[in-house]
Amino acid sequence: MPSLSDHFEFESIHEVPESHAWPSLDDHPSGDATGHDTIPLISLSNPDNNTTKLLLRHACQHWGVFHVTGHNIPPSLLSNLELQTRRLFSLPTNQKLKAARPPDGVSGYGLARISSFFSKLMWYEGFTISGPVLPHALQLWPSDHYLFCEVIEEYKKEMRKLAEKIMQLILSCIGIKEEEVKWRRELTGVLQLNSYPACPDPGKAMGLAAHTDSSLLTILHQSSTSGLQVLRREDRHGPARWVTVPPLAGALVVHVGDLSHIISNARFHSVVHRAVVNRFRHRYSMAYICGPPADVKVKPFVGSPVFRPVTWGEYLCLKGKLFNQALNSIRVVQDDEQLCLEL
Ligand SMILES: C=C1C[C@]23C[C@@]1(O)CC[C@H]2[C@@]12CCC[C@@](C)(C(=O)O1)[C@H]2[C@@H]3C(=O)O
Ligand SMILES: O=C(O)CCC(=O)C(=O)O
Ligand SMILES: [Fe+2]
Repeated sequence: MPSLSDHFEFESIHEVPESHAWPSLDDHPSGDATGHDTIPLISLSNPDNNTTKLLLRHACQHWGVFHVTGHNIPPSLLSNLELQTRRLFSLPTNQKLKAARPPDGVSGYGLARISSFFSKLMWYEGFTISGPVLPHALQLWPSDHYLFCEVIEEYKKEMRKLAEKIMQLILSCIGIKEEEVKWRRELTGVLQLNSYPACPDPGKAMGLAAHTDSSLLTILHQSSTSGLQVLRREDRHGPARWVTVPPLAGALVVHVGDLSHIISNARFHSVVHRAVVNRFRHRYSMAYICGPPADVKVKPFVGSPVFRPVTWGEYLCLKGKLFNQALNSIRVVQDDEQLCLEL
């Protein structure tokens, strides 16, 4: 189980230590992000257009990830967010540790939450902001926190609006009527800032290990260094493979999360993804992890339910205990039975 003493100044290390050396990153081959493996790109400038919905449905069914453009997030807000993220992670470790995430808490600075499921540590530092940002900012910069707070609060506000818009579209693609989802305008979100320092031996180290997000959807902005990879399941174009999601200027990345997998009754798939590291460049990403209000039990809205209802909090607890078996643990109908139901 990793502890706070597992934090170190990555910049001062010239060789990947045993604690961070992963046996293999090649559990699946790497595919080219071209041709059939080009990440879907969806423009939101015309959300009511039928083509937009068809493209979105295809992306959610076959990929679980897509790029969005026409999102109306000002480029200056994205660059300010990136600037503040860099500023945070470039603080000395002992200062960042003043805002460390408590062992049973959600918010603060720390290792990846999924670290406890792996024997090796990741080439990674994270900062989770759930709820107001001010208490964190005061711990980090007792007298110079204003700009950080302003940028984070503005970004969260914009992300919530965008998440609502994308979620409406996703619901309509599943065939769910707006009024069936009473909580659709009350989405909540957690902002996750991720930092992946340059690494002397990127083939040995893992940025963020393969996982799915526990969200309805996650909206991600990545700095200009690539590193995000999604796992494409085996299909007629080849075996399962890691496909890099390239940073596209002006575009944001959207991941379908486990809760959308549940509400779509497994018609849409939460995407398995990971982050790899770069020899020369420090990479950052900023993820808005969006879910329903705390008291809502999320359940399948279409077909004969294959999952039992669950709140986001309950699901996060299961994820914390069972990791990639969490979705299976709330299945009430197994895969082969589901196939019979659909035939
Ligand atoms: C709401 C949450 C989702 C998350 C766990 C958390 O409580 C806050 C951090 C989130 C994050 C971000 C990095 C990847 C991830 C798997 C992790 O370890 O922490 C996700 C969690 C998740 O989506 O399950
Ligand atoms: O850094 C990335 O691109 C991935 C981050 C991520 O998967 C997450 O925050 O859940
Ligand atoms: Fe993720």
